[in-house]
Amino acid sequence: MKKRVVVALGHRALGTTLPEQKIAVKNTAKSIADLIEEGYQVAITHSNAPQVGMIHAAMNEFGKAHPDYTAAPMSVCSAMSQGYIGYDLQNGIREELLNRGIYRTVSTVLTQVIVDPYDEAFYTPTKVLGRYMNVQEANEERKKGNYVIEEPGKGFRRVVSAPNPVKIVELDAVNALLDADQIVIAAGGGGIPVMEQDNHLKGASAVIEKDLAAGKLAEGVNADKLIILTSVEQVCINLGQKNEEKLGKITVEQAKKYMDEGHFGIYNMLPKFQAAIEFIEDGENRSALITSFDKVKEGLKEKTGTIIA
Ligand SMILES: Nc1ncnc2c1ncn2[C@@H]1O[C@H](COP(=O)(O)OP(=O)(O)O)[C@@H](O)[C@H]1O
Ligand SMILES: NC(=O)OP(=O)(O)O
Repeated sequence: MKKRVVVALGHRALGTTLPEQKIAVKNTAKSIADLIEEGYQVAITHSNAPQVGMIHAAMNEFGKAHPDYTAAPMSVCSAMSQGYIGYDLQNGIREELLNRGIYRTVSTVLTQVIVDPYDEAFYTPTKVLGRYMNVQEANEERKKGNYVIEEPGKGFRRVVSAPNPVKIVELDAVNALLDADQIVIAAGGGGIPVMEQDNHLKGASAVIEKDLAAGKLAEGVNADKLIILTSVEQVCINLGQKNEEKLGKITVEQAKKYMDEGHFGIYNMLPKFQAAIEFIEDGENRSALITSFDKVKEGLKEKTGTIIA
């Protein structure tokens, strides 16, 4: 039976603007094609904070020029970001596979993820999105009831809540595609956050942390491995200090100890460890690899990367 992996793509694997995304995706597609050549079934998920911020601005600031303008909620912008990024990834991966003589369908599943309306995260927004604003623009956002933080010396940015992913709505569709040996892009940008109201799913004004959604997806498809492709080849302890040390293969217990000691950035590296540990502990013979997007092959051979097993 083929081994199954979930790959989470970070900012560097996608770039920010459309031209950057086109170039970055070409390289990222090579890593995905390597996994297919190695015989893995692959589900992919990805970041979206820069893109969803851009889409939100386009819809809600510049969109006002259109006579039929109505405000677009964050959940709709998340859905758009899944389509926008999925479209480029689908084609980039398809083309790379065809260049290697492999034909395989690549599909994006618009994926909703249920969140808890009472999640504490709704009281303290932390997810930073989109472009820098000046003080006037920041005040306008605040008047609309939106949260804005100041990054000293840089300007102001919109922040939204990042509730925990509870359940992936379209999981059966993702599993059906993987069972048919197809490549799936799912839960992009952490998934479209929705709240259950009887049979209705109401979009939430939030953006889910994509690493946590990647862990949920890996659990849901019963993956063997969670691969998180980020901007660093290996995670460090004592980052930026004289005794900085790169982490190679570590146990779950070691990973937990380093987390407790506060070695990992709370909005970048920590969720990757949380996702990895939850995924590994929820099953058997599972592992996680955190490395840069161009080091997948070496990481799978345990020649580089940070491996939790
Ligand atoms: N202990 C650590 N070791 C390595 N990088 C860390 C660590 N803690 C925080 N980081 C930061 O995390 C960043 C990667 O996270 P981020 O850019 O948010 O991820 P993503 O690739 O998911 O978009 C690195 O560039 C680094 O600055
Ligand atoms: N949704 C999400 O976590 O996006 P980023 O990785 O771009 O912050």
